Amino acid sequence: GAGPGPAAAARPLPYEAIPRSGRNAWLSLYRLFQRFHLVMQRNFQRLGPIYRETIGTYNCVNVLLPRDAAQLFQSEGIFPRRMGIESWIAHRQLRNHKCGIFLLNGEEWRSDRLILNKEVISPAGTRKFLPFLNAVAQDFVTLMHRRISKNTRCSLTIDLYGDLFRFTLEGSSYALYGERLGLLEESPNAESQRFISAVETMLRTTLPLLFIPPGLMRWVNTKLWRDHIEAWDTIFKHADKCIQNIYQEFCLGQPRKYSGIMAELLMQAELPLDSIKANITEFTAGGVDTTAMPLLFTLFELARNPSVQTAIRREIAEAESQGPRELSKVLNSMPLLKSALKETLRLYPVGITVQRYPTKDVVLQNYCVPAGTLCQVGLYAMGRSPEVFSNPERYDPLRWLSKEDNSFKALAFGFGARQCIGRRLAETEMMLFLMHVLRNFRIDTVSKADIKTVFGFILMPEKPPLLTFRPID
Ligand code: HEC
Ligand SMILES: C[C@@H](NS(C)(=O)=O)c1cncc(N2C(=O)c3ccc(Cl)cc3C2(C)C)c1
Repeated sequence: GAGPGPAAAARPLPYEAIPRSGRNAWLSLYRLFQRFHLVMQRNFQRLGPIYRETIGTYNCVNVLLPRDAAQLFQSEGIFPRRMGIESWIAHRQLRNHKCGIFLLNGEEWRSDRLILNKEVISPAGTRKFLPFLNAVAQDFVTLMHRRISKNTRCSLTIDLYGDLFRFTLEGSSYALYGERLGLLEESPNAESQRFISAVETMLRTTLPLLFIPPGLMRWVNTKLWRDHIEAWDTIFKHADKCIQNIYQEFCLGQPRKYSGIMAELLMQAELPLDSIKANITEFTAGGVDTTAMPLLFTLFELARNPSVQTAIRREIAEAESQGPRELSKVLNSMPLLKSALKETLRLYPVGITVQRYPTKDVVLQNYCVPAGTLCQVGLYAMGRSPEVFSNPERYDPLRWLSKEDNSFKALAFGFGARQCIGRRLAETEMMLFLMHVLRNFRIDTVSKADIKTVFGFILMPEKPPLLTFRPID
């Protein structure tokens, strides 16, 4: 008769069989501070492409291979969900503010998100705010020239940290409110400077509060909680002032031409004012550090990879030589520059994981993961895994332009309907900044050694690198 039947398909193993990181719940909590991305990377090296852990009160499954990320996203349902941030929600309740889409879930999230998509992430919306970001990028170059002309040597070596925050806040505020804050002038105004440090304080105090239940947090460390709330109040006060300015003008008569995302949302009147305020506040605060960090890392990598820097400068010159065209076309004709940003986000992913709660049981690495289990894709570990990227330590933008299958490898902005809504704003802002800066300056760095990174709710350098700008005549 016929030989033995087909080998029984390997039945998925039970959840309990998933290798377990030996850290006890509270020790893993402690490790969360600052080294979270490195702890995950080492766990994957020790335990393999899937492992589970208990962080504080959460059970969580971690994966790093693209095909497991794809499998996870396939089961996210129409209301994808991430872990909430209790301390942020606690602040909104304390001050009776509505939540923006980052903190909403289910139907509430979806209805706000679909309305916001049209102005914030759609190609049509992007084309409208693109010229605003271009003006700010050009002003940054003017600021650098002015600084260089002030000193005798024909170059400038500085820590760009503060300037990059001012650039991204100036850019996102102009796109959001249609107003210039004047942060790239000689004396940036103090109120905006206070807002920038409030965002930094809020992000820094978010990390320790991430897993302490809100009820406990008020007592466990009042200074931490008070600083957190104070920073939030400063953020909301700043955003409210900007919104009031627009709202007054708007009531006096509808502006004839495009004047930013906020004005468009007011005009459409599809979102109630308090929802517009909640989301615009999230975008204002969420548009500063998230975009400034990848710019700093890109400049550093281009400084220590001069041949890549030269190739990109040639591509920019080539794109410009095709005569005056619509800016979006110019940006689309610089694939190497766009790949450099992907390469930066591979090595330095601002959000170091993407989280989902699968709505149905999912099989990951042949293990059965029950619906509702918190799952994370370790972006930092994936970006540096030799199983996913050849020579992962090499900064090589060309890897993204090869015929290789890169699907589910560029996840720095997340995935699907719940991906980063600021993606186009951030990508456009960074592309325009780098186009203008690289066309005007050669970038060099004092030390070529790797930058150590710390996780402070966003991934950032332990010490900002010193960069040298030399004008190109
Ligand atoms: C103008 C605002 C803004 C900017 C700029 C921004 N983000 Fe976001 N991002 C958001 C918001 C809002 C969400 C939550 C979206 C949601 O839940 O619908 C988000 C979510 C994300 C997520 C989670 C996506 C998912 O699938 O769960 C990632 C990852 C992310 N952002 C990465 C980035 C990176 C990388 C940058 C810059 C290089 C960036 N963001 C810049 C506003 C922004
Ligand atoms: C770093 C990464 N973390 S993530 C979303 O991947 O887990 C991230 C990506 N895009 C945006 C953010 N935001 C901020 O920084 C921020 C600050 C203040 C407020 Cl009110 C809202 C935000 C958001 C969530 C928009 C954060």
